[in-house]
Amino acid sequence: MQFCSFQNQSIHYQYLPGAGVRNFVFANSLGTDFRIWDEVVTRLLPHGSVLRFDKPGHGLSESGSGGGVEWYGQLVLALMDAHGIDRCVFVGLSIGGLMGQWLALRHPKRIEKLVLSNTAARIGELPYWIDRIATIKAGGIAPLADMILGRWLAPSFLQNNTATVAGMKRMLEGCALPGYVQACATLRDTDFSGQLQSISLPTLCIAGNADGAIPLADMETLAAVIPAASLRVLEGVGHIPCVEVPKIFADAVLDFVHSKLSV
Ligand SMILES: O=C(O)CC1=CCC(=O)O1
Repeated sequence: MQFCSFQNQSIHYQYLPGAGVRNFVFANSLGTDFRIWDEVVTRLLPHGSVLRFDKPGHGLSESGSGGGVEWYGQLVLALMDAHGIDRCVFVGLSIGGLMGQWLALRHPKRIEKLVLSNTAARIGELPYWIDRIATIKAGGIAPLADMILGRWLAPSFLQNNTATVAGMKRMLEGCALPGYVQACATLRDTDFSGQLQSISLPTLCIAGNADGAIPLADMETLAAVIPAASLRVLEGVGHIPCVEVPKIFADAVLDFVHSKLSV
């Protein structure tokens, strides 16, 4: 188990040295911990090292006052620095994709290639996050868990993978409220609309057309606005493709990483 202290908060992370020259850094979605990348990581390790982490209040990270897209981005940079990672292939899912956009805009030299999975320049509307925060503060996560799983997972996956779904529900309900609420507040407050045309990095956008949280149109806009972006749409896949179709996800990342696309 690996932990570090970042701004007085205990952060759970994992650094796995890999065989290849690349460094893959993963950033999670709201309510999930870094285990969602397990099967993708197994496939990427022959190609490079892996760094992944739990946001405050998620997984084994402490649930303190840390949060905000810049705070999360600085945490990523600190973890990279601690492991001598100068540049990485950054793979961000949902709110993790917002961290990727922040890094690509503010610290582009630290990113070799960018993978934005199931994310957008702005995720959801302001009233949606205000309401989610108020409901969670009043009653906790459990009463919303089934609704959230319906946003996360495609209907066919929900129906056919009951053991995995039960495990993911426990992962979600295990989040500590302050950290979870901080992440919701980050989603409420972050909007990169109007800025993304200045991202100059090769970028792969991955969408699922059964995503219950991010409309496909938002991913299409993201891929259209970032100059060197391409879009891969996964048919019948929901918000967390690294869990639903890890082999397809890993292959998409590897094809992108090995492609000659550069700017
Ligand atoms: O929890 C959800 O509704 C899904 C989600 C939205 C942003 C994110 O990171 O996850």
